[in-house]
Amino acid sequence: MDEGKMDENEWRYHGEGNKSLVVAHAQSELSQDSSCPFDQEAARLQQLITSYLTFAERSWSLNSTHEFPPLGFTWRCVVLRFLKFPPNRKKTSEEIFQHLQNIVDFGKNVMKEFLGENYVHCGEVVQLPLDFVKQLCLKIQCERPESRCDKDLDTLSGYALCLPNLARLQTYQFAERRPILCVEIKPKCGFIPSSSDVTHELKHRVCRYCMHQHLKVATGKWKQISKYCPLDLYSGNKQRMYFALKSLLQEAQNNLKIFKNGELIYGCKDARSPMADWSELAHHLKPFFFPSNGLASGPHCTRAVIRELVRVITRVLLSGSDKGRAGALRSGPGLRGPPVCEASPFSRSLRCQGKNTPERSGLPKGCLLYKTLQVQMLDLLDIEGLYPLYRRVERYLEEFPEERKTLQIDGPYDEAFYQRLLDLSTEDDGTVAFALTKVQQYRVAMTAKDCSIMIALSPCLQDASSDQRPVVPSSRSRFAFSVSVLDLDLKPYESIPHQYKLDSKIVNYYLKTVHAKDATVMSTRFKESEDCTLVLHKV
Ligand SMILES: O=P(O)(O)O[C@@H]1[C@@H](OP(=O)(O)O)[C@H](OP(=O)(O)O)[C@H](O)[C@H](OP(=O)(O)O)[C@H]1OP(=O)(O)O
Ligand SMILES: Nc1ncnc2c1ncn2[C@@H]1O[C@H](COP(=O)(O)OP(=O)(O)OP(=O)(O)O)[C@@H](O)[C@H]1O
Repeated sequence: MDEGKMDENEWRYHGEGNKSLVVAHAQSELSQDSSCPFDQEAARLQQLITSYLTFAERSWSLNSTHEFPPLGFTWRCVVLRFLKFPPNRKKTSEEIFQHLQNIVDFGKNVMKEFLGENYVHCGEVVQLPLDFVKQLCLKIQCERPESRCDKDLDTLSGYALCLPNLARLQTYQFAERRPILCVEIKPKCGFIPSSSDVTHELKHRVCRYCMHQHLKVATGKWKQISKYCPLDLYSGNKQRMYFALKSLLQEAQNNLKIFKNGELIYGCKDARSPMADWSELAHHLKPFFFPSNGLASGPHCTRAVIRELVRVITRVLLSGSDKGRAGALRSGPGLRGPPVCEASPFSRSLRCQGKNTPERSGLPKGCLLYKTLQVQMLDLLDIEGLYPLYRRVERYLEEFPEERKTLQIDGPYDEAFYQRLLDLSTEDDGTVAFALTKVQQYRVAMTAKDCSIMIALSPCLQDASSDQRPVVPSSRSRFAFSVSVLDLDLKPYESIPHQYKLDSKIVNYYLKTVHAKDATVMSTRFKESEDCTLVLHKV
C-alpha cells in the first residue's frame, strides 16, 4: 500500500468491544456515487474485496461474466478492526501479526466449517502506515465510550484486520444505492448444561445469562435486569423469539445494536446511556416499514413499526439454506438440557397460566442460530467438568513446557486442529490427549457463546425477482437480506481459570440474592400477567 495516501479523515469510528476497535470507511453510509474514483492506493483492499465478491458470486449465483470492480465500486464496504490492549501491556509487532493471523486461520479452518461459509467472513491481515494509525487513533478517541477506554488501540504494529463491512449487505450487486438497516445481536449461550459435573442443581434450571444479569446490575454494569433470555431466542418458537427480540429492544445492553446506513441509531454503550427511546427508533424505521407517505405517527405507529421489525428479524433468523458442507456437528452434541430457563419471564408467565412447557427447539437446521447453538454445545462438560481437565493439561505443560507448541495451544488453527474438535466422546481415559480435546472444544464453544449475528436488510422492489438473493417479505414491502456472524476470535486458553471463578461467582450471587427470596424479587422485577398480555398480543 502506498504509505502516503491513507487518510484518517476517510475513516470513522464504528464500534468496539472489549478486545478490538472497528473503524469504517467514512463514505460507507453515503449513497453510492458512481463517479467515485477508484484510487490506486486502494488496490490491495480492492483485492481483498474481490475475494469477498467472489464469495458473493458463489452465494447468489451471479453472472460469472460480471466485471470487477463493478461500476461505482469503492473500498467503502470494508472495516478495519484493530486490537486493543491495556496501556501497560506491550506486545511486539510480530506477536500482534500472529494474533491477527490466528484469528483469520481460526475463522477459515474452524468456524467456516462449523457455521458454513455463507455466514463467516474471515478477512485478512493488513499492514497500515503507522502515521495513519496514530492519526486515526487521535481522531476517534473522543467518540469512544468512557467504559471502553481502559484499553488502547494498538498503534505500534500497524497491523489490523480488513473485513467486509457486515452492516452492509454481503453482495455488491444491489445494496449500495438503497438504504440499509442492520441489526446486530449478541445472543449469548442458548442452552442449559446437562453435565453431571455441575454441582449447583440450579444451573440445570436457570441459564447463565439470566443468572449473570443480577451480578451485572449489582456491579453497576447495567441499570436494570433484562427480560431477554437466550433460550427464548434459540427456541425456534416464534412467540418466544418475538418476546426475546422485544426484550432486547427494551433493554439492549450490549446484546443489540441497530445501524441505519452504517450509522448506529440504537444501542446502549454502558449503564450511563440514556433510556431506550422507541419513538425515536420508530422514526428511523418508518421509511423501511411503511410506504413513503410518512404520515403515520403516534404510539400506535411506533408499536406497529417495532412489531414489523421483530417479525422480519424473526423470519430472517429462521431462514437458512445450508448449501455448504453438511454441518459436522449434526450428529454431535444434539439438544440437551431443559428447553426453557426457569428465570425467563416468558416461561414463568406460561407456567403461571398453567400452560405446558413450550416445545423443545424448533430451529431449522440450516439457520445460523441452530449452527451457533451446535458449536456452543461443544461445551459438553460445563466449566465445572472442564476445569480439572484444564488442570491436567497445565500440569503436563509445567513438566514439558516445550510441548505447548505441539499441543497447538496457541495455534496454528489448521485442519488438524479442526479435526480433533470433532471427537465428542466424554469417556475420560485419563490421558492428556482427552483433556486437551475437551479444553479446545470448550474454547471454541465459548467463542460461539460470545459471537454476534449481523442482519442487514435493504428494501427491494415488489417486482424485483429475477436474481436469487434471499428476500424476506414484510407487511408492506420486501427486504433483500444477508446474515453474517462476527467476533469469532478463539477464546484464550488462559481465560479458563477466570471462567471457572466467574461461574461460581455468578451462581453464588444468584443463589444468595435471588433464588433465596425468589418470590419477592421476581414480583418487583416485572408484573407477569401484564407482561404476558404484552408478549402474546402486542409484539
Ligand atoms: O463472560 P461473559 O459472558 O460476561 O462474556 C464477556 C462479555 O460480557 P457480556 O456478558 O457479554 O456482557 C464481554 O463483553 P463486554 O466487554 O462486556 O461488552 C466480552 O465479550 C468478553 O469477551 P473477551 O474477554 O473480550 O474475549 C466476554 O467474556 P468471555 O466469557 O466470552 O470470555
Ligand atoms: N466486519 C464488521 N462489519 C461491521 N461492523 C463490525 C464488524 N466487525 C465488528 N463490527 C462492529 O464492531 C463492534 C466491536 O467488534 P467486536 O465484537 O469484534 O469486538 P470485540 O472487542 O472482539 O468484542 P468483545 O467485547 O465481544 O470481545 C461490533 O459490535 C460491531 O458493531
